[in-house]
Amino acid sequence: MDSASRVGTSTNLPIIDISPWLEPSSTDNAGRRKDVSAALHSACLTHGFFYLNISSFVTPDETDELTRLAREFFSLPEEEKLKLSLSNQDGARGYARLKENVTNGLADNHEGLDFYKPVQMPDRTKPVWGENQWPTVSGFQAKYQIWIEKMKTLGMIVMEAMSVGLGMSHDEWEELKNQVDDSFWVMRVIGYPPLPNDENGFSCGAHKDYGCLTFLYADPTPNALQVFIPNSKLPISPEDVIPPEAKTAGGVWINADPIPGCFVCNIGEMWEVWTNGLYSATLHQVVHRGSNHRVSIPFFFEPNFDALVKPLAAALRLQDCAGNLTNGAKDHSEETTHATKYKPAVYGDFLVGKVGGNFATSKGKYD
Ligand SMILES: O=C(O)CCC(=O)C(=O)O
Ligand SMILES: [Fe+2]
Repeated sequence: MDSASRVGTSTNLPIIDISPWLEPSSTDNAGRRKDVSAALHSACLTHGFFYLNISSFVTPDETDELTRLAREFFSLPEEEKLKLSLSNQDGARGYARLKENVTNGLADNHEGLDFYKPVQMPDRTKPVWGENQWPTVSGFQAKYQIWIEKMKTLGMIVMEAMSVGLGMSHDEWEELKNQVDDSFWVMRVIGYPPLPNDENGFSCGAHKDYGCLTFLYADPTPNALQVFIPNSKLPISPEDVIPPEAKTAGGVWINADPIPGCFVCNIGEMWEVWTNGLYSATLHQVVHRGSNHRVSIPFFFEPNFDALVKPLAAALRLQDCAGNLTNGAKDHSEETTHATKYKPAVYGDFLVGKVGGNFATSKGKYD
């Protein structure tokens, strides 16, 4: 057994069943909805990573079919796949061959097909403003388009549930909703060949996701996706369950193995801005040394392209409240206002700054 497989999974990452938020709102599920929101809040305060039980929304048949279509595409001859090369378009939409994607200056040992929200007036000379390139594999486009619509629906639902967890009023949610209701989503269909044992690289190097919410469906391959847990956030002494090999400076890498009926879900850097650092986007990486060709399909539910993302009043209230408790404030006159640490960012500008660095000719997205 290798070091990673001995590291616990569910010990550290909670499983949150979103089903009360998928049902119509009623007096019957109000309490269960609140519990889900509280669980999302707590998970985002700690690791920013959790399992989302979506078994009442997504069937295994659907994800099996997406995986089958992805495998059919990846098994095509290289020259067929390269007909969809990113370079035909805006450098972001299309097929990236093995090691074309770069993280932290190192080539990632994966191939992938990237899709973004379609735009009104495509212009492939503008970053992320080109057109999606769909494979001709029969049924691929139709099935994935249905999936995209489902993931957009789920994104809005989870965002609303999170707004309650953060203590936002209905009006505050309406305002936040306006920033995500035309999500500039991204979907990646990724193929991971085994990383050779003697190769000191990564299947996907350590990074934080840059947007809002990531819904990851991955095939059942274990010991591939790893999440970084800093020592300060470990609920237990690292010596108890974590083998020494899994430790690295400041924390440990734990496996986030697939759980049937669940997505691995994590928050991106825009949630750090919205919460003024109360929630953190967490580093993760993929090291796939198994013998199979792994397929994963992350869907990135992002803010609208022109959304101005800035710290939310609800997050500042929570921070003020925590500050006052720490300072022993006794009455309103002693309240302090928490300084906003994060500068407002227009999501589209932030995104364009990031994607420019993802591919082999440039520096790498987290350099
Ligand atoms: O394939 C995975 O498990 C994760 C991929 C990922 O983190 C990403 O594409 O941002
Ligand atoms: Fe990621």
